[in-house]
Amino acid sequence: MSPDTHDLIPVTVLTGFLGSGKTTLLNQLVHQPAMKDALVVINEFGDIGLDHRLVAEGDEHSVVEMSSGCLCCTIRGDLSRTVQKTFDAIERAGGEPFSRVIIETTGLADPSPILHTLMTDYWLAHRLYLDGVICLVDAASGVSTLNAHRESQRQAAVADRLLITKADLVDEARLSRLAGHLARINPAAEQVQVSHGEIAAERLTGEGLSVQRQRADHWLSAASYAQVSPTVGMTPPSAGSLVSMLTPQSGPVLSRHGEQIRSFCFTVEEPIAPDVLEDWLDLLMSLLGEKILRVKAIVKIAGREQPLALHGVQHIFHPPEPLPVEACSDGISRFVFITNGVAPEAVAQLFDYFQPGRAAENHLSSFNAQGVSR
Ligand SMILES: Nc1nc2c(ncn2[C@@H]2O[C@H](COP(=O)(O)OP(=O)(O)OP(=O)(O)O)[C@@H](O)[C@H]2O)c(=O)[nH]1
Repeated sequence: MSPDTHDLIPVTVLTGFLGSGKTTLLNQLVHQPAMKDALVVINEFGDIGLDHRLVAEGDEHSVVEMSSGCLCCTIRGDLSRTVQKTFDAIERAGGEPFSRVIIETTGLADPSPILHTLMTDYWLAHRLYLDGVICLVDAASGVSTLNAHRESQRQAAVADRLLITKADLVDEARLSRLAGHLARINPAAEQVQVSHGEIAAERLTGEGLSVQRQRADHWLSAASYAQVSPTVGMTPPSAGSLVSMLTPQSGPVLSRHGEQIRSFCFTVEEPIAPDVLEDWLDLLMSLLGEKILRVKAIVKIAGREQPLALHGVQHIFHPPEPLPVEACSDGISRFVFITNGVAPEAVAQLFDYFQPGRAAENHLSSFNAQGVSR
């Protein structure tokens, strides 16, 4: 049985490229009442962990540092052990239990593996839930950093909120260029300007589904994305054309490193049979999981009154959460995909394969014969 998210502790992942202002922000945050009893995990990449000296010590919170490697690469198991050890130590000392966890990534981290760890590590997944990903972007260097570094794009793409720092250093034209660039990468995330890390903690929390159950449409923000629907009724593509759709080659080229962030909302008007949903997502994730940075969905299942919320990172999904009926009052299922180079048509065509009447087996076997491994 998966735990009820109401019993879990919210975790915020704070990310942003090198020098974007993460430590400056944390320094402000840790003294705010809303951060009372928060555990802050910082991860300084390099031999000498300096960041903890820059985060001010407060009375009511703990700051632990992990400096043996980059959280997203080598020390994912350490994240679990570090949090576990700190929780145990507080309990043994009879201290107030932590009410919130903030994990600061290194500037060079791709946050997806960290989200993945939060969802798949047994200990973490049974105590914490992802409240949100906050990404800081430096207004002065943001556009060039986004163009040059895939990690920076990924940080912005999976964020629930984007904080624009150092706006004091640039003019309006530069700010609006950055805003447009970020909106193409992540159309749903609200962009908020922050000066020298000053922002109320409440503006960075409460993004998670469990807080937003009554406002699940806000959590999904489906309307911000380009809409894609199933292609049922059209001629199914040949195996060759599917292969080309799954190979990044079209769409916005945003990085010199071949990263093509594409986000879109796939909508299905009819309630979806549970086995179709499961088979489609299984296939999608086994073929494209690496390229799917984040998926959020509110799904109307055939024969079920309550819609389900889905939340996935790469090929891993959280257990579906039932939502109030009003969360999907029009009965339309909406899946938001944030991907690296996945053509929306590929998602729609794969869905079609599982519609009654499609010769799924034939298409899939010829598709696999093209050399795409599952
Ligand atoms: N002008 C200006 N400088 C800022 C602002 N926010 C942060 N800075 C400065 O930017 C520099 C980098 O900030 P940090 O908070 O160390 O950035 P970081 O993201 O923790 O950096 P890394 O640990 O290297 O990833 C510092 O000198 C800050 O004082 C701002 O809004 N305006």
